[in-house]
Amino acid sequence: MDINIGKKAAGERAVDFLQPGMTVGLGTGSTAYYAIKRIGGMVRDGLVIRAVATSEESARLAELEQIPLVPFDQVEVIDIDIDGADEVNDQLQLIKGGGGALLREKIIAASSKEMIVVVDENKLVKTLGKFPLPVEIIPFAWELTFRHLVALGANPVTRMLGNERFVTDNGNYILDCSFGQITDAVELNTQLKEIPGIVENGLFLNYASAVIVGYKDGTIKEITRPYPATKSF
Ligand SMILES: O=C(CO)[C@H](O)[C@H](O)COP(=O)(O)O
Repeated sequence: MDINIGKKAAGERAVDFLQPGMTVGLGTGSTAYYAIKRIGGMVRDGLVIRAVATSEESARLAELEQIPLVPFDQVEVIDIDIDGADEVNDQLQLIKGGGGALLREKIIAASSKEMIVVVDENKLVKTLGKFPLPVEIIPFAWELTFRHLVALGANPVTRMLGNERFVTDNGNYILDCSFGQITDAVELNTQLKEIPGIVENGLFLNYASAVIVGYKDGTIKEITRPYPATKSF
């Protein structure tokens, strides 16, 4: 893999927030990769943590790195979730799902006390929406769900992997949806939630506690949320 200095700087910095004994959410993608690699090194040097993974890919990497993965029935709360994003605006609203892991990522973020988002500078935007919004849909009657999204102005495109439809870790499909500039992400999220067949969408509106931005010269900037993310605990 080519080294992306900004992604590496951000991913590795997030790991400084870990404490012994924590349960850690391992994100998915090329920035979370650097966090997982560094956690692996620290675990092999004696750091005691346990982890949950947001994708099969990250679970495989964690196993290679000898990071202990814990079954979900043994998890009460996740202390810190470290994950990437495809877009971040100045309210710390995110688009995620470029890697197709948005459902598991959102489930884990929703049960984490802190979600630290790691990105390079290219992910910062004024308004969400340049990156097509990934929407995970169930295969049953997917054509009908597709039509609902067309009616919503989503211009959906079925994600492909070569000649095959991309299938998520959950056995679902992804539609990449171009709404243009998303000026009211809360309203869009509500509209998407009303369409049966959509399992989840890539808008993460009230999840990030902090965003660590890595720059190509290796420096970082940390942006913290001015008000706490709404969590049920
Ligand atoms: O949401 C994701 C996967 O579903 C990723 O976190 C997102 O696509 C960012 O990936 P990368 O760090 O490779 O740019």
